[in-house]
Amino acid sequence: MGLLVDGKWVDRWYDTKTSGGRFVRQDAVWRDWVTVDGEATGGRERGFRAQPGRYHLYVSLACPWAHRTLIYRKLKKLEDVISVSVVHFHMGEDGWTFLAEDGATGDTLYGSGFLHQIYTRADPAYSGRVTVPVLWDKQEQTIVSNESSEIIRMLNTAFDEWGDASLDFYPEALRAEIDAVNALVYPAINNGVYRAGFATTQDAYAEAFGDLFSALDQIEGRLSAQRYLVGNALTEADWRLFTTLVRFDPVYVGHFKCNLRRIADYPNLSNYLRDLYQVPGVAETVDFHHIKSHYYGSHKTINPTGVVPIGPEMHLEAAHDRARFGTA
Ligand SMILES: N[C@@H](CCC(=O)N[C@@H](CS)C(=O)NCC(=O)O)C(=O)O
Repeated sequence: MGLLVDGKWVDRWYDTKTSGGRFVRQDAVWRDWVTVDGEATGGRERGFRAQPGRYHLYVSLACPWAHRTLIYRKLKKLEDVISVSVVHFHMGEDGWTFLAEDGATGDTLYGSGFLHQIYTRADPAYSGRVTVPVLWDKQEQTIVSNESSEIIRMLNTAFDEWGDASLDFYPEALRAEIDAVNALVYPAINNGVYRAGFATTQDAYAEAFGDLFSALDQIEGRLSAQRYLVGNALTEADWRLFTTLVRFDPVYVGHFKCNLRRIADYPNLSNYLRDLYQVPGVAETVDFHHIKSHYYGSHKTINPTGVVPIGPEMHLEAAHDRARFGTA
């Protein structure tokens, strides 16, 4: 694990000394947008036009943020439109690598050894973390975005000429409510499990733990009255929560010490998790081998032996009770 400093790779773990033991996630740096007409948007200067075959995703199957983009690529039927490279699940002193074994594809564009070489290809003097997902422009040979929440908004609409335009996970009428749910789920749950797991003081851990389970309790209540997070419409808010929920019992309960309750102990959340998992195409994006091997094997400060637990049984194909609410 490390980062680039002026284009040079430095092996360094997260620094929690200046934040009272708290893990503070850095904002993504590349924040441009692919749009239908190629016009710049979001206050940015550079625009990128949606075109089939032009863009590439660098992902890890272990990573919940990258997983969001794979779900969108699958459900929006963009597999022939946007190509993908999968990094190896082990993130060691070189960061993410392109070791092409065990379900990892290698760098199918340039044959690089390390993901940090993709970052320096875009900017030889880049300083910052080297994260997945990366949305890469093969034409301009640069990174468009390394922020998953924005990449999924692009995949939701910009490529509709070649994908499934009938699916909209961020419809105009529901945006305010989706944003409000995200504002609860992101800090307390998506990032909350990391805040608990990477905390280096008891207080920082307890703070994250409290926020996490209070948010899960709220979501459990919400899901007792409706099928999805925003009424009975399946939206972006659900996919953003899903990638954390599916990792919760196999990884976050043990590895990140998020062990007040398992998702399996929440009647609504556990049925909801199965409901989302069973949406056609989604199960193919979930790889428990990469997920468990990555976390337990890569975070040596948390799990020095790198031994990966064998369980738990997940039963995500089992029947769920969510159809009683119908769909919007
Ligand atoms: N804000 C980013 C976060 C991405 C992220 O942190 N990815 C993790 C993997 S789960 C990563 O690559 N971490 C490497 C590092 O922090 O050095 C997003 O949502 O796209």
